[in-house]
Amino acid sequence: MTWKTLDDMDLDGQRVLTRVDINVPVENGKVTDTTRMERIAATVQDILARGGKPVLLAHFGRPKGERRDDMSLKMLVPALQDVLGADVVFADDCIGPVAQAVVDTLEENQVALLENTRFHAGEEKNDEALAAQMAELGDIYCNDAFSAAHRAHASTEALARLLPSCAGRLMQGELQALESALGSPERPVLAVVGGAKVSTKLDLLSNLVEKVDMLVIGGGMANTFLASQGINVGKSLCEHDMTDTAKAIAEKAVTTGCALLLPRDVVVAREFKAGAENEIVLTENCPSDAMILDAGPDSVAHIKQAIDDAKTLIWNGPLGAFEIEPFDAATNAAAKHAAARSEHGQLVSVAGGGDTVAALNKAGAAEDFSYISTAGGAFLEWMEGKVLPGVAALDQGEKATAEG
Ligand SMILES: Nc1ncnc2c1ncn2[C@@H]1O[C@H](COP(=O)(O)OP(=O)(O)O)[C@@H](O)[C@H]1O
Ligand SMILES: O=C(OP(=O)(O)O)[C@H](O)COP(=O)(O)O
Repeated sequence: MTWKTLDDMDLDGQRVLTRVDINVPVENGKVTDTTRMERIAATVQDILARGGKPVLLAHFGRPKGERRDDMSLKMLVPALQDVLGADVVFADDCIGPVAQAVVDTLEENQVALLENTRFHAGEEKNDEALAAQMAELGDIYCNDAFSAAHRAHASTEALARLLPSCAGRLMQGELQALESALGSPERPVLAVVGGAKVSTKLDLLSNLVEKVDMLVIGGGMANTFLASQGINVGKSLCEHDMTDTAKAIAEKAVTTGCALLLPRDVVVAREFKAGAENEIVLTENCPSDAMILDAGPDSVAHIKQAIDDAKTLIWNGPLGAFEIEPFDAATNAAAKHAAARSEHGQLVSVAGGGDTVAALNKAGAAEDFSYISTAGGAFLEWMEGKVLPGVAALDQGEKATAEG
């Protein structure tokens, strides 16, 4: 760990400007999933316990510089108070006199929540002047928004360069988990990559074949790999214009010594709906009028074997159309198997991505995974080998090393 953390900071009496990601699902003005709020609680409680004043900065949605009532952070206050167990005082702006007044009058065990940073156009432009106005509200900057760290915005990047800065507890945990999965992992490392398309995960696949020992490709994207081998995938989701790319990735895997595992058998159906009539066929026998919607039992056995052989697992993307039963079977079986091995200390398992986490929760497997990231886009970019601007801008710790 090379970034300063809260442990490196004297928080007593300090205003700690804390960037969090509470971009949570909301329906009819009510928060329906508080996971991201729960995951920032350790940071807020640590700041309070050490005599600091937490001043939270956050975005919600994509208002593109416009003030919008349906994207005001005010609606998050009741849920945030419940989760944090502290009084949350809301400021109607994230800069200027309104914010200043709230911060100046903050009492012991109170948390300030400033209005959506994206109501200012300068936020997404990483505007230094906007960041300077934010900086007036704090003595220390703490970034606990790993899931927004792939954005170079005023509150995630420029601001970090204006104040003494450190990573919050969630940011620290996310970076440690990713480091143990891909930075210096226990080998063999297995990556499971599924989801809809090859085109959205090209950089990911390309980086993973260089870094991991085994790569399971599942979901819709496996169809593109099968098609690249000349296999007829019928009416399946398949990017026929990406078959050369899939072939190139498979060839790269051979040169890097990464074992590529594609489905051997698949579950096919003629309709994409719950309980649709379906059958299990060998991949090369997909009927021309059918769609591949899940991996078959032989493929699952193969994936379980790979999980048994691995010491570390990185997972992004479901293995089938998991939202619709029975096409969640392969994802459920593999997830439960990985969870059991993790629970028994035989595997370090790290997963991220919105649909992935939903699938692992649905399988009842998420709790036993070693680490579930709160991030989608940022998790992918980190796994693609990209530098996250929100992380890079933080102050380096004393023990910083050249390898970062
Ligand atoms: N064989 C398949 N055919 C069609 N869609 C699929 C198939 N396998 C997986 N999917 C779809 O892929 C989507 C998830 O992919 P993705 O968004 O890449 O995952 P994540 O959000 O975890 O990164 C799900 O909606 C799932 O239904
Ligand atoms: O929810 C988020 O992204 P994610 O769903 O990719 O994890 C973050 O809050 C970033 O939001 P953005 O993609 O509007 O910059």
